[in-house]
Amino acid sequence: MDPPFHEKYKPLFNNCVILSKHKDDFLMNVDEECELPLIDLQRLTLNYSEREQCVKEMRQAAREWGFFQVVNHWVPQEILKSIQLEQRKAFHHPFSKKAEENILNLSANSYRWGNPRATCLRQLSWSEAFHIPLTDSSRIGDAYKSLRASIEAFATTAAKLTKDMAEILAEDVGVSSTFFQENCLPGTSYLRMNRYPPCPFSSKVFGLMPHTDSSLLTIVNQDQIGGLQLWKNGRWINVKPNPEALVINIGDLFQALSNDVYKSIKHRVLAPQQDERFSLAFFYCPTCDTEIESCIKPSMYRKFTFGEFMEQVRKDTQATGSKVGVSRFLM
Ligand SMILES: O=C(O)CCC(=O)C(=O)O
Ligand SMILES: [Fe+2]
Repeated sequence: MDPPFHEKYKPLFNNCVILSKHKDDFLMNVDEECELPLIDLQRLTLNYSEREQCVKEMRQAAREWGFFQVVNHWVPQEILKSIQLEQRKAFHHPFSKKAEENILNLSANSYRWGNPRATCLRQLSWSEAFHIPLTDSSRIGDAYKSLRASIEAFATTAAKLTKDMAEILAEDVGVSSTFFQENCLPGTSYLRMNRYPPCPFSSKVFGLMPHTDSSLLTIVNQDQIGGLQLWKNGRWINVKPNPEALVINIGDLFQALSNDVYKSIKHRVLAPQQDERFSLAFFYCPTCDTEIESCIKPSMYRKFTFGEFMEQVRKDTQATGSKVGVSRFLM
């Protein structure tokens, strides 16, 4: 069922002797493990002072970390459990079926693995994914109706959670309270189901190469295997899995919208040695013609639309193997 990574990317592995002289190639093992700021969202439903404390912690985490975890969130555990189970089933089909038969009946290119544009080993991701624009979830056929139902249930609750959090964060940086309601429609977000197969070369290759997310906000549901790392204060830090919590991170669009008050932090996933790892990411995104412009002046970024941003990401990835990101739009 695993994609033929080694076979397809053999030339990159052969060049690796030279590449591994690069010091970052030895940085896979990081001793430091951290607990991300943990925010109990239940307090949003309690009295004024509890709510204010919760809001304060969320804004502080978004400023200082760009990453946090939430518990007592709006996504029921049963929905998370069922999507995890269905995701596992979908990935456990033979590779040829996933790659050639479009089993979920999604748009072309929804099933992805490795990085077809990688020019060196550091740009390879030893993982496979189903990338699902939410406009497409209804196309999933009846053979996968429980997957379709869990995706739809998850997407509905995840969209509500991201909208509520985005509004709380936005208020502090002058973004209109109706921005998300007007620009983030039920079908404009994306879901990505990720699987990281066991990797015999885990000291040489990433599970998911370092990147920032192109979203406004991202929700990640990771399993217990671990491997997610974020870049903080000049080093990589392991994010300890917490089974009760969802990981939330600021995406590129919110960084620009907040004029860098909130940071879209670089993160990556180490390839597991023995176990397979699964994660699910929900990318909260606006329509393509949504204009991203900070209310904080002077603005560091020129005004751009989400569509323009994605087109730039596509061009950069095609040309260099990796994304440049929001710095492309600096004034
Ligand atoms: O697998 C993870 O924990 C993170 C996934 C991720 O960063 C992504 O899909 O953008
Ligand atoms: Fe990510």
